[in-house]
Amino acid sequence: MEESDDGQYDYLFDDDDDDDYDKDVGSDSGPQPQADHLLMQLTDLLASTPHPPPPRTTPPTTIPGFHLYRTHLPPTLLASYTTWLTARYFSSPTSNQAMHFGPLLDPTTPLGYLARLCRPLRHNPLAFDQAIVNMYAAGEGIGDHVDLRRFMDGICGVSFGAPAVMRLARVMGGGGGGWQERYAEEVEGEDAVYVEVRPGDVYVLEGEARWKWTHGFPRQIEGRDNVVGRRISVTLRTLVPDE
Ligand SMILES: O=C(O)CCC(=O)C(=O)O
Ligand SMILES: [Fe+2]
Repeated sequence: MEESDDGQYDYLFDDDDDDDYDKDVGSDSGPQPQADHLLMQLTDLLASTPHPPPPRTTPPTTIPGFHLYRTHLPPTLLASYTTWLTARYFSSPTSNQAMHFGPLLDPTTPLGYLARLCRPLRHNPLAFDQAIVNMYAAGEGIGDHVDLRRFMDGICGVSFGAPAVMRLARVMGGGGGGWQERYAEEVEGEDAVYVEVRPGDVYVLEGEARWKWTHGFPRQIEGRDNVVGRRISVTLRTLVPDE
């Protein structure tokens, strides 16, 4: 582990128990000098950008507990975030996933700002203390899954870069608790809901949407690549405390 630029622990994790992801996880290359410079630029921008008030209404969806907030990240921050995330986490061609552990309480840091933005959007009142940063190259995706039980209810995802279609599908045959495993059973298309997620959008998974529906970004939809350029997501979660 290494001390990260915002005083928390960041590291890239290996893929031993994560082979359900359909992308490789690279090794840590450490913070980059260019990333430090970009961080200063982004931090200045964050300081001069007021926090948007939480939206009063959420777009209607058919899935209880799934909410999508369009352009919830101020559009003026998008480019700087995308550049900084790329330089900070994905400077090595082998890395496409990074994890952060530690309370995200400081809104003057990039991840803390996102946490501040997302916190009012979920019912869980606790602070986010885990973030995963995923990078998808064109043609990549992430298979249908339900996030691990070690993450509490109320998961928020912020998107950068290329837009992509998220697929949510009701977990079938959940009787034995299998629906809580990372790989939920595949379900047939007619039960799936497809939602386009664009840069700056925030989605929230809680309640039924978090536990009883899978989510993923298919590699292809109707024979065409779903992600057509680089997409980066920051997923914010709260760990269940150790017993
Ligand atoms: O890229 C995304 O928005 C989804 C990431 C995700 O589902 C995960 O890391 O568990
Ligand atoms: Fe997930």
